This record gives sequence, C-alpha cells and structure tokens, in this order.
Amino acid sequence: MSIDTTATALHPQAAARSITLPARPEPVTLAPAETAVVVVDMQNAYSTEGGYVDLAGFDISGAQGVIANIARALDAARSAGMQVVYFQNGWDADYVEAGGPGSPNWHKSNALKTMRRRPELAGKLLAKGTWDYAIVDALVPQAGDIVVPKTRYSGFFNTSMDSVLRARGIRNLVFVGIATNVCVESSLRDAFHLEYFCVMLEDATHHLGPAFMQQAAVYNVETFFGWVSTVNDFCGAALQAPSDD
Ligand SMILES: NC(=O)N/C=C\C(=O)O
Repeated sequence: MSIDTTATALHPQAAARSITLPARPEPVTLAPAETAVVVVDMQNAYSTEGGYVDLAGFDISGAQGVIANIARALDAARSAGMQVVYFQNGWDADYVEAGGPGSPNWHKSNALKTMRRRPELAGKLLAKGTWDYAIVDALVPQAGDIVVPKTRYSGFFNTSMDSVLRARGIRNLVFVGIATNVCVESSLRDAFHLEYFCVMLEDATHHLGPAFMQQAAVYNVETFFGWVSTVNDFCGAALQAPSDD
C-alpha cells in the first residue's frame, strides 16, 4: 500500500473544485479545500469600546462594520468548505511571554505602555483569560475552526501556524481582521515568504492610526505581497462553489 499525499487524497471530492475570486491586480483561481480564511485578532482588545486599542487612544469607530463583514465572509467560507483559522494575540497573566526590557516588544507594545502609564489597568490588557483577550461574541470560533495563539504581531512567528496549514494541504490564505497595517500585514508578509498565496479582503480589515495607513497596507498587498478583494466578491465566488454533498 502506498501513502497518498495528493490534494485529492486529503480532501476527497473537493480538491478538483475551484472558484475564481475577483481581485486586484487580477482575479485569483483557488480550490476551497486548499484555502483558509485567517481571522486576525478579532478580540475585544482591538474592536470593542473599553478594549486595549480604545483605551490606548486609537479610533475604533470602523470596527463594528468590520465585524459584520467578517461574519458574512466566514459564513460563506464555511459553506464552501474552507478552513477557518483564528489568530488570538496576547500573553500569559504575568506577561512573561510579552518579554521584558530586553525585548523590543516591551518598548513598542502600546498595550504594555498603556498599562505602565495607567497601573490600574495592569493585568487587564491582552492577558489570557481576560475579557480583553477574548474573541468578540459575534465571531466566536465554531466546531472545526482552529485557534492559533500568538505573542507577536506576525501569526507565523513562534507559532504552530505553518505546520497547521501544511498538514492540511492549505496553500491559499484569505486575510481578514484588525489591524490591517500591523498584525494583518505582518502575518501576510510572512505568509508570502513561506510561499502561500495571500488575498486580503479590504472591507473586512481595519487599520490602527491615520486613514492613510489603510491605503498604504492595501497598496503593499496589491502591489508586492498578494491580492486584494472585497467581502461581496469573496462571498459571491465562495457561494458559487458546489458543496461536497
Ligand atoms: N492585531 C494587531 O494588529 N495589533 C496591533 C498592535 C498591538 O497588538 O499592540
């Protein structure tokens, strides 16, 4: 008996199916069985009033619309048989994983800086087990989804992400989440260098900082690292995929 590592063996009946996603700078044809939607850091910290980025002074007014758009994209992705993977950003309750003064993260993390400035918040921001760390209620992972915890901006750094994807024959990634210009772009850049084909749904992402940061991240993805599409186009393409039944 031989070991069959082909996509058809990994995903019986599904590997031959493909969809064409309208995208910039050109459409992308991909097999849903070889595609994952990556939901970046959709935690209260990044999208809910009273969470870390709100307390740190960033504008999160666009986040609620992004949550609704991500929910639509995930429904379509699951219907089409795509894997859904969540990144969840943060550290242990004692912040050992955040690094001390010897780590640039200790100096640059706005969560850590906010807690040093406001000691009453110590232990509350991005610590595992807290409300701030939790994924927002509207997007709680469902059966079959995978959650990959991460401690730095890129979800490929010191995590199981690459192994999780390769074990499932996944080579295409559709990115959604917050923040476009920080964890989404960092993760997407690393994915590009690991030879994944990356698409970002621009209206399912939100930036931190001035509006031009969103434009810059979209430009970078479209021009250098992958392809840019929208939730409507993604749902339209995904829902045209015949089901496995
Ligand atoms: N999820 C993110 O893009 N995070 C950005 C900043 C931070 O976590 O401090």
